[in-house]
Amino acid sequence: MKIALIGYGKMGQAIEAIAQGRGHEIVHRIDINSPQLLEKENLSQADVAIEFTTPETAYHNILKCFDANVPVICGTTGWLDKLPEVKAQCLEKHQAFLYASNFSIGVNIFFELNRRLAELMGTQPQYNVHMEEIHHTQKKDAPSGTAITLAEQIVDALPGKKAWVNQHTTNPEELYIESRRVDPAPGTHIINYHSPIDDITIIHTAHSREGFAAGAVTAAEWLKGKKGIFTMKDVLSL
Ligand SMILES: NC(=O)C1=CN([C@@H]2O[C@H](COP(=O)(O)OP(=O)(O)OC[C@H]3O[C@@H](n4cnc5c(N)ncnc54)[C@H](O)[C@@H]3O)[C@@H](O)[C@H]2O)C=CC1
Ligand SMILES: O=C(O)C1=N[C@H](C(=O)O)C[C@H](O)C1
Repeated sequence: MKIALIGYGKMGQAIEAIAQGRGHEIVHRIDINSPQLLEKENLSQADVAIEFTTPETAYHNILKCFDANVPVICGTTGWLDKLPEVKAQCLEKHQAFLYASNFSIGVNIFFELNRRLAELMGTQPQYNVHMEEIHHTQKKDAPSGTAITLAEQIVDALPGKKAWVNQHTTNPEELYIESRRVDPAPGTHIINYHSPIDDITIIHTAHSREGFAAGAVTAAEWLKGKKGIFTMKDVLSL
């Protein structure tokens, strides 16, 4: 498979190593210094584009892929206010798009655990829920995209929670996501339910970026030749 990498930072380089190890060819490595490679005649040489850039650039890059008729995998976080518009454009232009706040198999299993635990807690208001996410200091967005996905699952399931917030709160209707930046943390997410009697805590700790990169390559292999809007639940049949 021919892959265009949009973004050649920590994730772009980790994806390159996994993709080449699986026999794929990287036809373009597109970075902030090579915007000309985002043009249609270059992008269209790829079977799939994999986009890991910045919250400010992801939207524009995805639309460039649609214009070039190239299926696009996007892992960039912090731009989701524009997600409804991207989905509408994808359908209108008959393109293929797959976004995940986290591509690792472990986190996608963790999402299922989190959803089920929150459902069970829906009838146990004596537990107070708190979330913590820990990432490296170069991370641009807070809270992490993964933490937002986890928080949305909890807010959907707990009748007492109406919204998540990223600063300490005394409002019981708000779920506090605490963001910590500590090097070299690739990504840790902790969800704790506390009651006067006991605590239940679930934790996912990434030991490196390998899981994110491998999941993105698996998603690209899966998306090749398809049309529509997909998630990792489709890829992993969860
Ligand atoms: N969904 C997931 O599983 C994961 C998502 N991420 C997200 O991926 C994004 C990138 O993360 P890292 O690689 O760690 O960041 P990074 O800072 O190491 O790399 C970002 C790269 O994007 C490039 N870039 C900036 N503007 C660009 C543009 N207009 N076109 C092309 N390239 C451009 C930069 O030059 C840089 O090389 C972040 O939003 C991060 O939160 C990170 C890990 C896993
Ligand atoms: O920026 C990162 O590094 C990561 N970003 C993603 C997020 O915001 O959830 C996924 C992973 O946690 C690493």
